[in-house]
Amino acid sequence: MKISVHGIKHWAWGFAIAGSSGFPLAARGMLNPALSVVLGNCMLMLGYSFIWTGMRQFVGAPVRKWWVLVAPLLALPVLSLFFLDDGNVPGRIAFLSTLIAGLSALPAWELLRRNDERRLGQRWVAWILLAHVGFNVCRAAYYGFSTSVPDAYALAAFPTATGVEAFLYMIFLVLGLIIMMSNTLQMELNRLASRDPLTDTYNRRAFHEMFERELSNAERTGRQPALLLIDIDNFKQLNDKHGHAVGDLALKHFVTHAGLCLRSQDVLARFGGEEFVVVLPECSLHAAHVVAERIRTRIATHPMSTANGDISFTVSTGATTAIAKAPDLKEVFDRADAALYQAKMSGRNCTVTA
Ligand SMILES: Nc1nc2c(ncn2[C@@H]2O[C@H](COP(=O)(O)OP(=O)(O)OP(=O)(O)O)[C@@H](O)[C@H]2O)c(=O)[nH]1
Repeated sequence: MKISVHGIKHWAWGFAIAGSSGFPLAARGMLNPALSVVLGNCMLMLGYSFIWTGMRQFVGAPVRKWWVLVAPLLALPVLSLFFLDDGNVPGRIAFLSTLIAGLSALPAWELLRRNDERRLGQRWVAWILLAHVGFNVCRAAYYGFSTSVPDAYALAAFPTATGVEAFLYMIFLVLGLIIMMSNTLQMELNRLASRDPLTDTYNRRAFHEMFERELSNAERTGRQPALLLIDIDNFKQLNDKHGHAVGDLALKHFVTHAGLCLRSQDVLARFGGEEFVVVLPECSLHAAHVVAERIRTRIATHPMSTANGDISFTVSTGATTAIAKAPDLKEVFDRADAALYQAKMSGRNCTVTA
C-alpha cells in the first residue's frame, strides 16, 4: 500500500532550483553580468513556481505542467530590458520583488482558502509565505518608489536584510512543510487503520471505538443508540456460483446502497466477511426497525450489474438498542446477534428486533 503526500516532488524541485540560482548569481564576476543575473533570477522564479504548483497539488487542486514556466518566461524579457537600460538596479529589484511577492502569495492563498484538518501546519506555512510577501512588497516599494537612486548604504543594507530574510524564510518554510506533511501522513494512517480496504467503510476496530463512544454519550444524555447487525443471505452460494470477484462486488454494492439509506451521523462498518453493523445514534427500536427495513428493501430491489448480467441478493438484520443503565457493547451486540439468528431462522430477507 502506497501512502504519499502530493506536491513533495514539486517542492523538492522548487528548493533545488531556487537554491541553485545562487550559483549563476554568485558568478557575476566571472560570467557576463547580464547573463548571470538573468539566468539566476529566471531560475529563482522557476523554483518559486514549483513551490506554488506543489502547494496546489498538496491541496488537491489541478496543475498544468506549463504553469511553472510562466514566471520565468515573464522575467526573461523584462530583466533583459533592464539591462538595456544600463542595468537599472532599483527597477530590476522592484520588479523581481513584486514577482516574488506574487508567487509567494499564491501558495498562501491556496492554503488559507481551504479549511481542513491539516490546519496547524497549513496555517504555519501560510503565515511564513505571507511574511515573505510582506518583506518583498516593502523591498519592491523601497526600490520602486524611491525618487532618487538609493545611496550606497541603502543598497548595502537591503542585500544584507534580504540574505537574512531568505535564510530564515527557507528554514521556517521547510519546518512548516515538514509539519504539514507529517499531519497529512498521520491523517492517512488514521484513515487506513479505521477502514476496511475492500469496501472503504469503517472496520471492526473503528466500529468498536465509535460504539463505545456512543454508549458513554448515552449514559450522559439518556438517549440510547441502536445497533443493526446485517448479514448478506446465502453469500457462500453467491461466491460459489459467480466467483469471489462477484462476491466482492456484492459487498461494495451493499455498502453503496446501505449508505444511501442512512443519516450523516449513522455509522456503517464491516464487521467481517459478509457481516455489517450500523450504529444509529439516539435511535428508538421502532426507528431502527424502519431503517433496517429501508436497507433490506433497497438491497432486494436493486440488483447489482455484473459482466454476466444483473444479480440480486438479500440481507437479514438483527436490530436492537442499548437499553440498560450501564450498557455494555458485548451485551448489546449479543442481543443483535441473537435477533439476526432469528431472522436467518425465519427464512432470511427480513428484520428481527430484540
Ligand atoms: N467474496 C468474498 N467472500 C467473502 C469475504 N469474506 C468472507 N467471504 C465468504 O463469505 C461466505 C460466508 O458464508 P456463510 O458464513 O456460510 O454465510 P452465508 O452463505 O451467507 O449463509 P447465511 O448467512 O446463513 O445466509 C464464505 O464463503 C466466505 O468465504 C470477502 O471479503 N469476499
